[in-house]
Amino acid sequence: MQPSTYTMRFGMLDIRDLHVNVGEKEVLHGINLHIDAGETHVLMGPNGSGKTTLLMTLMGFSGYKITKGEITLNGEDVTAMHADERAKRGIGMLFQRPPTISGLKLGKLLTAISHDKTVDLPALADSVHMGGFLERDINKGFSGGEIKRSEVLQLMIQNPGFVMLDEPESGVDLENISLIGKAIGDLLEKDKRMAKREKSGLVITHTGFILDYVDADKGHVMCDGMITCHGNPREILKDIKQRGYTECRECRRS
Ligand SMILES: Nc1ncnc2c1ncn2[C@@H]1O[C@H](COP(=O)(O)OP(=O)(O)OP(=O)(O)O)[C@@H](O)[C@H]1O
Repeated sequence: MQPSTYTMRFGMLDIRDLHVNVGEKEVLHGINLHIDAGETHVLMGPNGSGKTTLLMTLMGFSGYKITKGEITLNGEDVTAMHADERAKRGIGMLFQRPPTISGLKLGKLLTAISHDKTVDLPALADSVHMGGFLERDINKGFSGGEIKRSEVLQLMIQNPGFVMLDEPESGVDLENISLIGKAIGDLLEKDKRMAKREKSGLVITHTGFILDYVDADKGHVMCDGMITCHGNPREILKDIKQRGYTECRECRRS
């Protein structure tokens, strides 16, 4: 790895007319999205609308075939890049359903992915109540909330410039939502003024709990593989709570 790849930590993302197939089926039908450096956007939408597909495609996983369109990060075209190349350029992701990895200890993985070898791993793990999990196989027997805390811990170690979070609050109790929410706010440098921030992010949420910790700049609604609505995230969430997603399909706030 070239050291220069680690200097590209700010995350300006541009998605243009992105079409994606999963297997033979086209799931995303022409997504356009611009996330400026320092911004955090949230993505809402009904089950099965394509939100996770978008994040998995942005991460560069095989199985998500881009048939049209392009993705640029900090002005660089990453459309054809593999996941590891994108990770080197600062894209990181918290998964909705990460796999169990038998035989690989959480602590070993964290050491392997850490850029900063001086980091106090046990202390960092303790900060998200994962100190007792470093010698356990990744996600093996972890509860839903423990899996999310483990995922957040992995992101804290990776310290990506563009942070993607797929339903970070799902399955997490109220006390731990606060813990995870604060850690995610730190990851996205929410304590800094926009102009000083080098992090940006895209967060999928159904409940909007995460909005209390991540001062999101914009919200989008995805329906049937298309982004149908943009606007203030809290206003969109309020509308969805009152009226469901039916009107989102017609809505053109932007
Ligand atoms: N590997 C796959 N094989 C077949 N279909 C798939 C595959 N992955 C996703 N799909 C389909 O693509 C569509 C979009 O799925 P996706 O997981 O992106 O939705 P989502 O908006 O994230 O849903 P949820 O809110 O329930 O998490 C769904 O109809 C899903 O069944």
